[in-house]
Amino acid sequence: MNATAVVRSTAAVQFPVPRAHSTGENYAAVVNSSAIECRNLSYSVRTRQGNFVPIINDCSLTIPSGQFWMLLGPNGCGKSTLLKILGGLLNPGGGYLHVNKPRSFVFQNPDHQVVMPTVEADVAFGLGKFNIDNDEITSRVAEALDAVGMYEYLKRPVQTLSGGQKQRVAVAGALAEACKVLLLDELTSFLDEDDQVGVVRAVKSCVASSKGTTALWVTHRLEELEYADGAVYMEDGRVVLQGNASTIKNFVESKQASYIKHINS
Ligand SMILES: Nc1ncnc2c1ncn2[C@@H]1O[C@H](COP(=O)(O)OP(=O)(O)OP(=O)(O)O)[C@@H](O)[C@H]1O
Repeated sequence: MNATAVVRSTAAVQFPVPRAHSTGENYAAVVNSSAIECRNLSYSVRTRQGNFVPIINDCSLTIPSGQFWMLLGPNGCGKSTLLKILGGLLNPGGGYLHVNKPRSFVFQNPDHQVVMPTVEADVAFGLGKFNIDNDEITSRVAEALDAVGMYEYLKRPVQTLSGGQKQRVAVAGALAEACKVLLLDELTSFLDEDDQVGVVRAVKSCVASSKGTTALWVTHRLEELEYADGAVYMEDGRVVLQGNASTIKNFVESKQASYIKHINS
């Protein structure tokens, strides 16, 4: 079973716009040009003792359509949880949420999502639910594999692929379904440097050559920011800064520098 396929094209989740953020025409213009928009989002988990622990708290962000953005923040700040909410895998407790559809979620571990016998079969797998003929399936699979630079691997057994190649096949599966929003959770964690660069470049090039596909990429690697159109930095379940990639890079580096200064003092 292809785990990517399980969550491809998830249903819409919409909540009322909170009054404090309904600022008339300006707000409407931002929402209309955004692929992802959330305002004052919250999400809590319930402990065994019955207490609610907030994981996402008053979280707001805007990701413009047709761009490649990255989501960063310290371990445990809520990046994966937020991504799952954006993907429709978790329901927020409150706030406003809009994500263009169809949307697809690509997971961290490539071995959990590329499991059909061949590359071609894996990318075609998620197309079974659409009412399209074989020619259309063949053409979508070829186009998606071409977009991630994997067309020459069409007939390859998936167990012969590297981790990065599997990740690119997983991304191709999402693209074949004509997804509008790609949500990518730390794809490069298990990859060596060459594979890591290959995957981030493939996603960047898919977004750049598409007609309006948007990608949000969770990462810890500051060096990946050079490929991003913009970035979001989270702490304690909320977005604390959103802007261009160099602004976020400088912000994180200055935080790291003051932390190092603090522990050396
Ligand atoms: N189902 C759950 N029950 C209890 N706590 C949870 C649950 N899901 C997430 N958490 C907690 O919420 C916080 C945020 O988790 P999340 O995985 O979203 O963080 P993250 O920023 O993606 O972390 P990392 O960078 O380490 O992957 C963590 O403290 C985590 O332990």
